Amino acid sequence: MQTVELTEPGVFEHRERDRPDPAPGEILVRVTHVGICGSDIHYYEHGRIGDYVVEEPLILGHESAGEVAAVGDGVTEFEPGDEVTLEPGVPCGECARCRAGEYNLCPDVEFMATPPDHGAFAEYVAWDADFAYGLPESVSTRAGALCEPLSVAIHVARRADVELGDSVLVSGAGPIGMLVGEAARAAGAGSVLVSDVVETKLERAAEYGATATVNVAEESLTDTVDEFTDGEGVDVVIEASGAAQSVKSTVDAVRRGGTVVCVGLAAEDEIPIQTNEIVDKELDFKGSFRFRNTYDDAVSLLERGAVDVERIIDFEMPMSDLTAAFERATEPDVVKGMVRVGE
Ligand SMILES: NC(=O)c1ccc[n+]([C@@H]2O[C@H](COP(=O)([O-])OP(=O)(O)OC[C@H]3O[C@@H](n4cnc5c(N)ncnc54)[C@H](O)[C@@H]3O)[C@@H](O)[C@H]2O)c1
Ligand SMILES: C[C@@H](O)[C@H](N)C(=O)O
Repeated sequence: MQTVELTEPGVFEHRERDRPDPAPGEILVRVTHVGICGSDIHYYEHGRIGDYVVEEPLILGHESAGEVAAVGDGVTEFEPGDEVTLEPGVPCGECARCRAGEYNLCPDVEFMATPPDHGAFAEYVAWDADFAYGLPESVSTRAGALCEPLSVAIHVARRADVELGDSVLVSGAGPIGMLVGEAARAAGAGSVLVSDVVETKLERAAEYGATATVNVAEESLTDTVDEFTDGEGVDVVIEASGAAQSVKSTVDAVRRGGTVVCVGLAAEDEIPIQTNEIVDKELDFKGSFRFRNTYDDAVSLLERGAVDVERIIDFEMPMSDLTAAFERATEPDVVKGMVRVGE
């Protein structure tokens, strides 16, 4: 089968590998669509993310969907021809965090496209059937692939305990921020204010349903939030940019007794923050890491039309042009690039 592998920063090589056989409990999936994630771009540009270093050729891509081509022994819930989306992390199932149900925090998780684990820019992937989810006819594999970033957003909305009528500030209008806005609205948020530093991203966020937007490179976030909430502060802040200035400003933007959830990953290891304000305002200040138990809900949101992931996709290109697709995905206006695998 054809694969595309990152051999060094900025270099993809098209290679032939043996098609995998599904082991007992696995399905073999003919991959049709893979979204390009910011972490794929980071590995492509830098060959590493923190301690995860690409030392051997690595197949990137973890936002994937396709068609079941074969099933391994013991798999009864799928049959060839079924369309599925793949949850990219398979946890150990045995550690304390897995036993507690927090499997997204498993230290031994095998996560697609995270060295040394390969991802989905390949014609076929053999994957644990327990981490595959059937797509109904009304949900395409192109949309189904984006159950992954939608899952990140659903988990954030849950961590934030978004309640009916809440005012929510989402910092960052990349794919994660866009989908967080959608997940917050689906959870009942009354208003969603979106901040960014790129005007075209804010225009996209407004088209996508943001109640209001603020360009924090040009306007004061505090003034905008005050105006938006009559000086109270928002109920929930979701930090989805990873920008240090944005992380710091969360504490000012949220109301007393409100909730801040950071999903963005900063370039810095440490960011000074007003800890006394966190205490004085009695904030719930949390992180959100990947997702757990979100895929069924992601598929359901797409099936019901409660979330439209198509609107964040800027382009679709074939896997045979993966370098061009990655170069295009780095353009500042682009929110999400999609790769078509196979015919
Ligand atoms: N915690 C997790 O599980 C998880 C999962 C996926 C992504 N992430 C992280 O979430 C963040 C968002 O992911 P993405 O793919 O949408 O990234 P992205 O880079 O596409 O989007 C970030 C957006 O933030 C904007 N931005 C920059 N400075 C800003 C500022 N000061 N205020 C407001 N917005 C600002 C950028 O213009 C951009 O539109 C990244 O840091 C990513 O690493 C975390
Ligand atoms: C969760 C996933 O989208 C993220 N890029 C990660 O590797 O953790």
